[in-house]
Amino acid sequence: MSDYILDVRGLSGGYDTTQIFSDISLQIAEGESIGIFGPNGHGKTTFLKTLSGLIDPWAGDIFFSGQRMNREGERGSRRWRNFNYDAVTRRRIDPKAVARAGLIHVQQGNLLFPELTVDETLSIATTAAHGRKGWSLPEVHALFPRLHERGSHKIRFLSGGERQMVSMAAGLMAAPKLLILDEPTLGLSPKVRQELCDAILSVRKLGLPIVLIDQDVAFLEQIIDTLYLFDHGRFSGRMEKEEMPDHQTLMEMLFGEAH
Ligand SMILES: Nc1ncnc2c1ncn2[C@@H]1O[C@H](COP(=O)(O)OP(=O)(O)OP(=O)(O)O)[C@@H](O)[C@H]1O
Repeated sequence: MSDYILDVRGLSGGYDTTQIFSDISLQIAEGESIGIFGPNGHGKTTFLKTLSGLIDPWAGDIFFSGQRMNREGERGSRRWRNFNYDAVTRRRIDPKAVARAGLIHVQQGNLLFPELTVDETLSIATTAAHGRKGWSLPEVHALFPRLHERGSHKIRFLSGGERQMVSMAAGLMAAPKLLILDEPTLGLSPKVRQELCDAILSVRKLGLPIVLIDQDVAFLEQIIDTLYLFDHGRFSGRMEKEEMPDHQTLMEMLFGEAH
């Protein structure tokens, strides 16, 4: 049995007939946090959604916390045109089972249900913990005091930053063993961004491992142990935090001197 919390072997995936990433292997040790850095549109998000079972993997295996997450074998081919793939082919992975195992993908805040209140959204999140102990409401209120004040507000009246906080709070209440954060501070004002970065740092300091995509090298450095460079659907480099160069040098590693 693997000693890793997450052990990904030869994972490939994409949308319908378009392959986005191929043959990715990744091992994350217990207690380790990693960052993924790379250009927009090269497949980082698609890779993470496949890890958490939101998209069906084409090939490869995902082991989490000692448990195989996917069915063995390659993805089946579509049987009929114009048919929903999921309806006619058994998926290789069940996203609910992945969440129950504690691999929690924090979705972008704009994907929350707009008509639910903050409190309603968070109460649903606790059911995802399936009896395991997630963060309590007072604990997430201590991390994000704004959510206490906004408890009875509908999601659609919240700012982008507040939605992002709800999404992260929901992830914590779902009892994560590993938290996936995909550009959690994208497009936020500097003040709200700082609040979220501080919260993520506090969560990290409590020992929860995180997989973080972010474009801010200084922020990544505070959170992660290991950085992976992602380029054209593959990992093109790996370095320990201590070896991480500055933003400009990383960009040159990805795009060459011209950048
Ligand atoms: N639902 C979808 N159906 C088909 N193609 C998609 C879908 N979602 C994304 N793509 C395509 O997959 C490719 C990879 O996108 P992805 O979002 O994974 O990249 P990324 O590296 O995370 O970039 P970004 O940082 O901009 O989100 C892009 O070309 C994108 O247009």
